[in-house]
Formats: sequence, C-alpha cells, structure tokens
Amino acid sequence: MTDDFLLETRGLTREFSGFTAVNKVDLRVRRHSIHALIGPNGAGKTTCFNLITKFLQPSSGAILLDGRDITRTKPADVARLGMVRSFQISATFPQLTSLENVEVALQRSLGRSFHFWRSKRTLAPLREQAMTLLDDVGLAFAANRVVADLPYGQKRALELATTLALNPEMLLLDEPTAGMGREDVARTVALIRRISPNRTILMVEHNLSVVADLSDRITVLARGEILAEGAYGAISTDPRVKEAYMGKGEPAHV
Ligand SMILES: Nc1ncnc2c1ncn2[C@@H]1O[C@H](COP(=O)(O)OP(=O)(O)OP(=O)(O)O)[C@@H](O)[C@H]1O
Repeated sequence: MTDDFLLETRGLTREFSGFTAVNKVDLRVRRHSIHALIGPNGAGKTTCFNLITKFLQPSSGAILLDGRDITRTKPADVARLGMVRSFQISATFPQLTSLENVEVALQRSLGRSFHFWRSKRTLAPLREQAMTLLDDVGLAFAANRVVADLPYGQKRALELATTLALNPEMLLLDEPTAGMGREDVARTVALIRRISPNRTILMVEHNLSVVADLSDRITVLARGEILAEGAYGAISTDPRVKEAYMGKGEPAHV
C-alpha cells in the first residue's frame, strides 16, 4: 500500500556532465520509521540526499511526499509540507544564546520574523516552548550560553532543537554524528531515538554502529544504484554489501 510510505522516489536520476551519480533509485521510506542510507564513498548518498531535500534538481525521476509529487516543489514549500532537513550549524546565530536561537526558529515556524524588542509577555509562551525543546535535546543547562562558546556536540544538539522547532513530520539528517567523539555519538543516538516517535527519519550516516542501533530499515547504495535493502541483520551479512565496502578498501565488517 502506497500509504505506508511517507517518502518515495521513482527512478530518481542525476547526471553530472554525462556521469550518472544517482541512477534510477526507487527509495521508499515507511511512515514513522528510521531509515538509513548507507554505502561506500562516492556511492551517491549525498547526491541522493540533496535531490530529496531539493538542494539539487534531478535529471529525471520523481519524488513523492505522502503521495504528492514534490519533484519541482521549492525547498521552503517542502518544509511547509512537513519535510525538513536538519539545519547546518552555520545556520545558527553564534552570538545569540541557545534559547534565543530556538526562539528564532519557533518564530520562523510561525511565519514571523524575530523581534528582540517584543514585550516579555508576547515572548513568554514562546520561551516556554523553546525551553521544552532545549530540554528535549538535553541542552536546558546551556539555555543562556552563547552558541559560539558551545562545544561541537552541543552545537549539533542545538541544530536538532532548531529543526524540531518547525515540528516536522519528516526529518532528514545528514550525517548526524559526523565529527563527534564517542560520548557525543551515544548522546546523539539517544536523542534521535527520543525524538523519533511519530516522526519519519531518513539519515545518511557513515557510522555503521549508529546505523545498526537506530535504523528500522537500511538502503545500501553503490555506484549510484540501490544494491541492497533490509534490516541491519540482513544487510550486514549480505555478500554483495561486504564486497562493495571491501572493494573500496573500507573495513570488512559492515
Ligand atoms: N557537482 C558534482 N559534479 C560532478 N560530479 C559530482 C558532483 N557531485 C557528486 N559528484 C560525483 O557523484 C558521485 C557520488 O557522489 P556523492 O557525494 O553523492 O557520494 P557519497 O556516497 O555521498 O560519497 P561520500 O560517502 O564520500 O560522501 C561521486 O563520484 C562524485 O564525484
């Protein structure tokens, strides 16, 4: 039943000057699941992600969100339909506090621009909501700290809080644990799990233990095409997947 899939791509293809980076990809992301897109370097994960998030236009194929064709829909309109890509750290305001950053995101989600001079009474309900979001991502203690002073892991957590401020039904995470130390990775995994109920999450992730921990379903890309799909148990023992990773000189264990 198509209804079970919140996001679908059909024959998604992207060429760069004659080179096919993503080739006829039919991806189906089940509603309320965590789905990971993995594959060796150069497999086409980032290109695929950029196509889905509308940062790139496909050469051919279609993208459907909840059965609606969004292939030519602008990123801002896609966000309004409930699919949001996690903001990059650079999108936060380094000189503002964590709390102020989440307030800005909340105001944006209401279609307002942020006014610091608004009365305390106008801002009070927003402040409460922002504090709840910070608490959700384990950052309540850093509410009044300036973002520029936060360590990397906390910046990434704040990035998630500002994304959640838009209350997306579908969340697209681009390497959520990239560049993190072991402790931050564990914290981020717990965080993604905590925010996942009633949401649909698609993530590109290199850390396979994170993928194993979180994913309901995994799609393996290789040379721009879907090589295998399934739960981690099946994927990790699939000889084609092992070969694709080993062929690239990456660890033999998947
Ligand atoms: N703008 C571009 N112009 C030309 N070729 C590109 C462009 N973007 C990506 N490619 C090529 O498409 C292929 C897939 O790249 P992509 O970055 O999507 O792979 P990936 O799976 O995300 O790799 P990695 O794990 O290394 O990030 C690569 O061969 C890359 O060189």
